[in-house]
Amino acid sequence: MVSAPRRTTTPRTEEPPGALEDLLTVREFEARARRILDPVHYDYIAGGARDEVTVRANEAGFARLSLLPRVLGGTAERDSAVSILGTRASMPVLVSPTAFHRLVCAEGEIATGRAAARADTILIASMASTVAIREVAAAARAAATDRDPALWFQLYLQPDPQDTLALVRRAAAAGCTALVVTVDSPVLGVNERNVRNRFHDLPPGLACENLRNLRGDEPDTVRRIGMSPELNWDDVDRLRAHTKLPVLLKGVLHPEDARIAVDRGVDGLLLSNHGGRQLDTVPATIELLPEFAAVAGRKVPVLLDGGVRRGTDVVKALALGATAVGIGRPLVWGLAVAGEEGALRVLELLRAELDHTLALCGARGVKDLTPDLVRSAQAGAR
Ligand SMILES: Cc1cc2nc3c(=O)[nH]c(=O)nc-3n(C[C@H](O)[C@H](O)[C@H](O)COP(=O)(O)O)c2cc1C
Ligand SMILES: CC(C)CC(=O)C(=O)O
Repeated sequence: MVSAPRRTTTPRTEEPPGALEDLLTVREFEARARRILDPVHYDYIAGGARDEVTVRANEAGFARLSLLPRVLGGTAERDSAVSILGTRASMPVLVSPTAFHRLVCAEGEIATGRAAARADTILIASMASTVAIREVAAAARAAATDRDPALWFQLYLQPDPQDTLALVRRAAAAGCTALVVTVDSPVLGVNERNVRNRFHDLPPGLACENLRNLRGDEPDTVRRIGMSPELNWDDVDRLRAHTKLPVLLKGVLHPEDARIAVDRGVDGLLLSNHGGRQLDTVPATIELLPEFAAVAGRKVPVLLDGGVRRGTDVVKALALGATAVGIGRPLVWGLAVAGEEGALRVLELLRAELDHTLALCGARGVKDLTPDLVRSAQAGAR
């Protein structure tokens, strides 16, 4: 996914999407997307590393936890808004960075930017977007007429630090208010579905637009995304010294690394196993959350992604110490089914489920969610 464009499969003809209101759950969106998408692209999105043990573990990890509600302490109005490092979101469900949205819908990240802005939540735009960040930001601004859209930028530190700084300048100029540095990819994970499907490159016409003419001193070129196995903590320090934006790390899994990150002054952590797409057989993120929250949670915001498919998942993660959760694949399924409206519908389904779960838990808002509301059920229960 990081080399020059080469021909790939042709998209399937879209089947009539049917009324969006008929799709009641994230899983129904996935099923619909699977029918619509080119199977090669579906596999790229749905798949994970190697045996996909961690892909399955993420969802199963939530299912193994039970909720233990409180009664008779509720209220008719529930407050789900959160503020993270100075960025406000109307709900604690953010859009995690996912690459290549134009693979699944013509407008690509323009649609994503508008949907996140209309849902009034944070979009963490991927460095590997098929639309440049300034255009995503402009679309989000136009959609969020009464406020600044909440836009963060995800990046992989590039082998040449000058490339990284050029990306940071682009993100800051576009109005991004935080940087999310993905640190779980010293090398790319291997999705064996992609290998079998010979899906190695973007189709002609699509490119990582944030890497176009990055240094401004070359003829029209799109750089390749570089993964850097030699990166270390000093590289993160150097990035922080070059920007006033808060820096979060995405993909720290070991609690000791979380402690180091906090000690070195990182502003926040996104507990993520990349949706099971990097090292296979790492634990579900929800399993790691209590330990993570104990190490870092009182000092910096801890976000979590991986396997969030229901409002109950959001409540479990917040009760166990997350400030917010991110969704990866669900947003892409929404885009695939119906572009901006589909992505918005996925976000609004999760908002409604979250609010309903808060009510059933007797919580007046996300601030009422505490670890005593979550119990470990029998392993394997669903
Ligand atoms: C199709 C796809 C592309 C992704 N691209 C990126 C990316 O460009 N940068 C990144 O840090 N993470 C990327 N991720 C990982 C997501 O940010 C997120 O960690 C993961 O999808 C969360 O799990 P979920 O899909 O179960 O919600 C990608 C995930 C998917 C499914
Ligand atoms: C390597 C990126 C281009 C995309 C990514 O992170 C992913 O597909 O999981």
